[in-house]
Amino acid sequence: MIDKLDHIGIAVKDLQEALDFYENQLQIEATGTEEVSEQKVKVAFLPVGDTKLELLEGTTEDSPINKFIEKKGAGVQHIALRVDDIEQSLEDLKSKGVKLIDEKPRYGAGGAKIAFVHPKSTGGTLIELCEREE
Ligand SMILES: C[C@@H](C(=O)O)C(=O)SCCNC(=O)CCNC(=O)[C@H](O)C(C)(C)COP(=O)(O)OP(=O)(O)OC[C@H]1O[C@@H](n2cnc3c(N)ncnc32)[C@H](O)[C@@H]1OP(=O)(O)O
Ligand SMILES: [Co+2]
Repeated sequence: MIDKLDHIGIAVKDLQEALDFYENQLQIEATGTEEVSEQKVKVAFLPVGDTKLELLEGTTEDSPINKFIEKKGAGVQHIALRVDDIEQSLEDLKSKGVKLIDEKPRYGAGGAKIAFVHPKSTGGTLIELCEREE
């Protein structure tokens, strides 16, 4: 069901400022930025080996990213696990009584299909399931 760690989602206050650190100081190159309006975020992906960092800036006050930063401060907000059939994964988890935030896949950056599992069901980590062709 789980293929790999697709990305680590990092909540930042200012995407440009964060990119300055990751690109210029750490020297990891971003592949581009995208606004995902349904999630109220602007994101940049930075490939690292076989996975990626996803820097996320909230685009509205009620964005999950800004709410997270308010409560917990900037930093790792979610991990994303790659699955090969997201509908089947969601059905499987639901049948096991796992609390899903999204019962149906939504649009994710780069055209992925994504859905979130509630941190209350995972022991405290927000988990994104993610299906993409690559
Ligand atoms: C673009 C896309 C992509 O990759 O393609 C993305 O990644 S978009 C990434 C941004 N989008 C998302 O995150 C969408 C999914 N997230 C959500 O629906 C929300 O953020 C929730 C996870 C449901 C949290 O909602 P809300 O902020 O209203 O929280 P709440 O006050 O009800 O909090 C419920 C409990 O969860 C905890 N909690 C909240 N956010 C958390 C997080 N990121 N990781 C771990 N725990 C978290 C709170 O501290 C609280 O715990 P206590 O009760 O113990 O105090
Ligand atoms: Co993500």
